[in-house]
Amino acid sequence: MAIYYASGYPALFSEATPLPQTSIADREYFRFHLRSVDNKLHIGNVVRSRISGNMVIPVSARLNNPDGSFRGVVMASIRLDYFRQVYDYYNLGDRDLMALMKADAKLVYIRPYSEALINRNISLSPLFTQLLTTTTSGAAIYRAAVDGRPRIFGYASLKNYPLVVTAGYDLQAVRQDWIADSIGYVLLNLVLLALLFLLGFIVMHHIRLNLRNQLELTRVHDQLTHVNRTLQGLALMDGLTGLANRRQLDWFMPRAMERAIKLRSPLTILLIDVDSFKAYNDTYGHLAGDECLRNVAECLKQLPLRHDDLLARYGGEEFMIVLTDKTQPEAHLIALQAARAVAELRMPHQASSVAEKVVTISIGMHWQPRVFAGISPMEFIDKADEALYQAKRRGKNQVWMSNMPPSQA
Ligand SMILES: Nc1nc2c(ncn2[C@@H]2O[C@H](COP(=O)(O)OP(=O)(O)OP(=O)(O)O)[C@@H](O)[C@H]2O)c(=O)[nH]1
Repeated sequence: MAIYYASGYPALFSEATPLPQTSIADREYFRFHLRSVDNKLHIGNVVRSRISGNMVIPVSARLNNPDGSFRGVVMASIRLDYFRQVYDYYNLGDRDLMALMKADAKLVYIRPYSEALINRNISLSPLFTQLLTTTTSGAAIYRAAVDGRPRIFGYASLKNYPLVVTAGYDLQAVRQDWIADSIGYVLLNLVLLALLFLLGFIVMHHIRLNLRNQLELTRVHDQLTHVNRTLQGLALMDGLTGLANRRQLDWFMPRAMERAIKLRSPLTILLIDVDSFKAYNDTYGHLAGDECLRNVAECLKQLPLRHDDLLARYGGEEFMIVLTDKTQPEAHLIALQAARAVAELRMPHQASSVAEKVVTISIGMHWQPRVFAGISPMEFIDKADEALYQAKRRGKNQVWMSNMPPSQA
């Protein structure tokens, strides 16, 4: 600490004895106090002490005579090394930066230390052109005025002294640190994501497999159902004519009778026999006989039957038609149509007892206006058989009804 006269020569000096005989009249802080009547503390530009040779920050105040005229300066110098010790305490990276500045934008101290930068005016830095014009402290990213590198700065302007402090982390280093820190998490996330994909893939694969198996099962089931139906159909179908066979007829008759009982509707049986068929076989051969039976069957298929009626091959050269819910005339008409249709096929039959010498059929018809419980299918069929016998006996190629009055015979 020292006190200087108005001439710039020391009047009192705290350290050195004898008193140095060097003037400080040329120093910036001395000239400041000479000019300014204000006796507030002044922080001057950093200077190299002429006594110790150290870089120091002069903190000074004006001394006045009683009349207010300039009497001299009292000055305390703070060694710059002091800041170096304080600033070194902080753990900073190579490209990070700390600085102490005067409010007039002159650098007092900077870390990393460079003597060339001390007292450098950085008033063009965004810190002074923008930030400190609106706030006294904060954080911002900007390029440092001393080296142009972008940094994340924290800054504050001191309340009681015309000083500003800043600390800036190098943006690139911050990013690199962030990336280095994050890369572990990113890798972990990627591994988790891959695991998730793998699990998803396995689950999807199993779902697909299940679906395929189910589709295959459904397909096999459909095929089996189809085969089953075909087998059922074959079991219930006559192989020569494609008509319902005797088994189907046996299954159908009781149900047709039950239905007739329930609905109180009539039931009709037409028992059909190809005339002189033994003679046909004998004349034209058994194969031709088969063909003849197929033709008769095709012809009978053309009759106007309903879906709840049944046309079946009863056995050998005999066929049967079960008609449900028909009046006697309706049933009789169908029987007559059948006989006429077969005769009109005009299949030659030289050995026939019928005058036209063509294949004909005889039909025994039994019409039951009401079916009662307790009547068996065979009783119905027997009645139709008796009527057929009558048709044969009376010359064949005709229809005979079981209850036909003898007068019509
Ligand atoms: N080709 C062939 N003949 C059959 C078949 N089933 C039965 N027959 C023959 O049909 C003939 C039936 O003759 P019969 O019962 O004597 O009666 P029919 O000669 O028709 O004489 P009527 O009934 O009195 O007209 C027999 O010779 C059987 O061999 C068959 O599937 N195919």
